[in-house]
Amino acid sequence: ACCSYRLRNALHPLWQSPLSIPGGSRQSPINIQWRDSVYDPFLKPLKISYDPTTCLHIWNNGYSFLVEFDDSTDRSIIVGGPLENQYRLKQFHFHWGAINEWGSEHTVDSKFYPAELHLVHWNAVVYPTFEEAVMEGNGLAVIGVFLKLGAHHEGLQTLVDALPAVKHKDTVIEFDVFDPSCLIPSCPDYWTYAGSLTTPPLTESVTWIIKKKPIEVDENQLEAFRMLLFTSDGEEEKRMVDNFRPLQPLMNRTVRSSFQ
Ligand SMILES: NS(=O)(=O)c1cc(F)cc(F)c1
Ligand SMILES: [Zn+2]
Repeated sequence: ACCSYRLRNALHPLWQSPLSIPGGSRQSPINIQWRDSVYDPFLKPLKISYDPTTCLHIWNNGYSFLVEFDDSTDRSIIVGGPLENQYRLKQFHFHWGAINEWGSEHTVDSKFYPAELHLVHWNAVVYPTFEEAVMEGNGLAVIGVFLKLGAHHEGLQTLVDALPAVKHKDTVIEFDVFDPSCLIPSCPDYWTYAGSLTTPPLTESVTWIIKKKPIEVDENQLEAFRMLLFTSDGEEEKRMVDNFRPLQPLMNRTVRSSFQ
């Protein structure tokens, strides 16, 4: 199975294979096999405290759209869970498919969701900058939330309404009050494992915290993601879809669960 991953990575147009990541032994995303995850009673509840006024703007970076936050102070942080320090919110973004059959980066028992939210935090207690934290094993903490097709999501809609303004690569729109905790399920259950960024530089610096419960969004909201473009204004239009990395080998890792 491992070599087929390498082949798949090598063939996939967007990503280097683990062969080119020195000692690539903790790459992301992975399939989470529910029955192989190990309940860890010492895992704490994850504590999330976001200040909605730290929200800055939405940016189409040509791969996804990022909602970026002012991370110059500890106003929006997470602490607890598997984390030894508190981590500062820097941005959140999504990965999605061209159709509802796939789109998430992680899978659960080999099931894909139509989309996946990543809330990216960095260890400002230990490292002076995000760029340095990206290079360190305990530098980042990313909360992953699965999106499933269902009811309209009120909180997401304020974000969806702004997307036409960032249709093209390298466009930005001011977005100055948003509380991303409305996108996180109230159920406290999560899986956690040691992994990597899923886009270049693919550094092995991420403590992943994957929420067990998905949030529900409706078809129109998913379609709004698919109207974004990878391409800049004036270039031949390429729809921004299927911006997820192929699954990576688990290698010598255990996925822990916060629940039995
Ligand atoms: N997709 S991801 O959450 O692993 C991620 C986060 C980040 F801050 C930078 C990246 F390039 C990729
Ligand atoms: Zn991501």
